Amino acid sequence: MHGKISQGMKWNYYPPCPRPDLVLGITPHSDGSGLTVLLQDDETVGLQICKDDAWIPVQTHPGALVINIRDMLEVMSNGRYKSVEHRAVTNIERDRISIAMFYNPVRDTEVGPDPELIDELHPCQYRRLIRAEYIRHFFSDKLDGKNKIEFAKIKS
Ligand SMILES: O=C(O)CCC(=O)C(=O)O
Ligand SMILES: [Fe+2]
Repeated sequence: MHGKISQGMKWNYYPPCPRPDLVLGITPHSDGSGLTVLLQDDETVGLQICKDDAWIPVQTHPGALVINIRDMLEVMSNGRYKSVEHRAVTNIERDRISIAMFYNPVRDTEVGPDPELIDELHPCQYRRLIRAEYIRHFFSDKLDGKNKIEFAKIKS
């Protein structure tokens, strides 16, 4: 990302839950930002990423940060990088905290695929949009997996 960047922070607290089989901490989604840096609880595994239709737990390592590609980077890279679908599960015995730092192009930035990443083999897959437009769309209704990025995709 280049140009002006805005930064946001979100603390997540997941209390112990008697029915982790029925209750998720956060439902499946991809983040609408550019890049997320996540500090996970050292002791309780809760974050899972979706790969090949399976949910894979992200193990904790004390002091380690999880760096995640998000929707805006998928658009800017013309799909070379894919934002990751993820969710957080609950735990029957333990509570869990995670702290997410979101890095975004500022609201009035026009975001689109880098022209250097568009060629005959890699046709343009995403339209150009204003970051604020994407934020409005992102929060307009329920997050459901990677449903929000469809807004930016050029339909063939
Ligand atoms: O708690 C986690 O590990 C995930 C948090 C998350 O996905 C979010 O805040 O967007
Ligand atoms: Fe997230």
